Amino acid sequence: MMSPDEPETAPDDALVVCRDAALTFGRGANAVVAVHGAHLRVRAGDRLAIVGPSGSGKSSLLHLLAGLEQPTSGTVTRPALTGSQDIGTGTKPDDRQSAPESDIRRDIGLVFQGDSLIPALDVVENTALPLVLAGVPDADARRTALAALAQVGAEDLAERLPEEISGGQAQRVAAARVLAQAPRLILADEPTGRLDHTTGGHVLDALLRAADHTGAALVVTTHDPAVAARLSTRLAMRDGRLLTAETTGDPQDTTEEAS
Ligand SMILES: Nc1ncnc2c1ncn2[C@@H]1O[C@H](COP(=O)(O)OP(=O)(O)OP(=O)(O)O)[C@@H](O)[C@H]1O
Repeated sequence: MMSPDEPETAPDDALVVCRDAALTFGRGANAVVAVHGAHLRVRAGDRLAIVGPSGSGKSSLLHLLAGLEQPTSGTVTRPALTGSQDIGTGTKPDDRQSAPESDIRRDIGLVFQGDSLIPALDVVENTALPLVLAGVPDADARRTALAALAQVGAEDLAERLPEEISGGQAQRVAAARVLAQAPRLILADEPTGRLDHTTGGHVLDALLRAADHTGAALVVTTHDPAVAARLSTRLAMRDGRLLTAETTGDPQDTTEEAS
């Protein structure tokens, strides 16, 4: 396990590294520390579940990993992703830097809670969107999207609008979108949260397949132990604190030692 302060002699192969990364919302008496100094290292091939009760900070940590939030203190870096840079070394919110733009858009696939599909686009257009935004020609993006929808058993939904499909089908489409995108890092926030056991299992299957297919890392937040059990490494979160990893299968070096 490498200390964050150790000099690195070889190029860092980690996709995301959190070093003492904290996230506080609000100020003064209203401040809520959603994440306390988290140390975490995610590498290609990792299968990581972040498990904890509601309000423990799982989504906030995932937002830090995604670059959707910048750390209030500490750093989040992406050494092995395209266009990586230190994106958060500020000590107060005003010092936060803006997230990197399109360079990492293709490298990180997001599956978030709630309605993540764009209402005006049909299912295949939604599925193809990350590819189109990354500059892939429309016809190629559509072909890839249709193949991804077929992999999650949703090809018959291709021409429907999001309002014409169920919540479970929408989560399957969100998984297909990640399959099509083939990112190097997949971040999924409660991807099975609103689904029955069977449909949730299908969505998780699709995410695991997407990650296996490309060798991507997969990080899933969940409060469901059955979902967590399908990932090889489990990290518990309690009151904003990331606790030690529990690992099955091959040992993985996931948590960084505190400095
Ligand atoms: N935008 C925000 N503004 C203020 N406080 C927030 C904000 N987002 C989250 N919080 C607070 O930060 C803490 C952690 O929230 P977070 O959503 O990360 O937890 P969670 O474990 O993902 O919960 P859930 O399982 O219910 O989604 C909570 O106390 C929450 O109220």
